[in-house]
Amino acid sequence: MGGRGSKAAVIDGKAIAADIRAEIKEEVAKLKAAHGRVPGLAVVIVGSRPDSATYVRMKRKACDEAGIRSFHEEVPETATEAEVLKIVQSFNADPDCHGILVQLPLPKHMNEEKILAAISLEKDVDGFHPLNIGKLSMKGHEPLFMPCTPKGCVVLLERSGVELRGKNAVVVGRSNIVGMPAALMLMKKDCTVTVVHSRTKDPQRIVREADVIIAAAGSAHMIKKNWVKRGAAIIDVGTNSVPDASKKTGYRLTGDVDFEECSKVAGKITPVPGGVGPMTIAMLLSNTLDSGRRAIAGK
Ligand SMILES: Nc1nc2c(c(=O)[nH]1)N[C@@H](CN(C=O)c1ccc(C(=O)N[C@@H](CCC(=O)O)C(=O)O)cc1)CN2
Repeated sequence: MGGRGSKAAVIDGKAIAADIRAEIKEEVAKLKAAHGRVPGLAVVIVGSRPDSATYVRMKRKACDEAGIRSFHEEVPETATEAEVLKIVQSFNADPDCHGILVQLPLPKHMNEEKILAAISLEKDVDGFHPLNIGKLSMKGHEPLFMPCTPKGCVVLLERSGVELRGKNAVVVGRSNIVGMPAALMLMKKDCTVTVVHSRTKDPQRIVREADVIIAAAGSAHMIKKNWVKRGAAIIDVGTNSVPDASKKTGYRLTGDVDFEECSKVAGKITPVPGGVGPMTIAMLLSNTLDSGRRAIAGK
C-alpha cells in the first residue's frame, strides 16, 4: 500500500468501533449472567453547547446498546463549581456507578482541573485524573484508565495491523486530551516519539520522517502530501468545522490532514468523519466495562 500510483488503505474507524462495541456487549451480558449486575456510567454535562449535547446523546445511546446502565446529570451553564463537585461526589459514593465522565469543555468560570481531580481514581473512565495521566508518563507504571481518544488512535493502529515497536511516531499537537497522552501511549508501545507543536521549527521536515503520524493540531488540512513519508500510517484526530453550503447544517467536519492528497502517499489513513471519532465512544465503553468488571467480579 502507498506505493507510487497506489492509494492508501482507509482505516474504517466506524467498523472497528462497531466490532469493539459488539465485543463489549457480549462481555456485559456475561457479567450480568454471572453476577446479576452490569457496569454503570454517569455522564455529567454543564450548559447546552450543541456539540457537547450531541456527544453526550451518542454516549448514552452507546451505553443502552451495550447493556451498560447510564446515569445522566445536566446542569445549567450558570451552575457553580461547588454544585458540579457535589454531583461528582454523589456518583463517587454510588456503588452502581463504575464510571464518571464530565463532558468537556466546561464553562470558563469552572476549574476543570479541580473537577476532574475530584472524580474517584477507580471511576475515572475518561482517564483525565492527574494520577492516571501521571502513571501514563512513568516507566513501570500503568494507569487504571487511558484517555479515550488517544487510546482509540492506538487501538486503530493495532487493529489495522500497524507494527509500532521501534517505529518513528510524530504527534502533531500537545493538548492534555489528545496530543500529550497519545505521545506517552506510543512511547509505552516502544515507538520513538516526537511531538510537533505551534513553536516547532520546520514541522514539515520532522513529520516527513514519521512512520506513524497522529494529527491532533486542530487546524484544517494542515498536513499536506509533501509532509508525509511514502507508506506512513496516518491517524487524523482533527474535527474542524468548515462552511459547506450543500449541507443542511451549513458546515461539514474535516480533519487536520488533507485526505485527498495524503492518501496518495500514505500506506494507511483514517477519514474524518468515520475514523477516530467513533473510537472515542468505543473506548469509553471499554473503560467502563473494565471498571465495572473490577468492582463487580473483582478482576
Ligand atoms: N469528557 C470528555 N469530553 C470530551 C471528549 C472526551 O473524550 N471526554 N472528547 C471530545 C468529544 N467527544 C466525546 O466526548 C467525541 C467527539 C467526536 C465523536 C465522533 O464520533 N465523531 C464523529 C462525527 C460525529 C458528528 O458528525 O458530529 C466522527 O468523527 O466520525 C465522538 C465523541 C471533546 N470532549
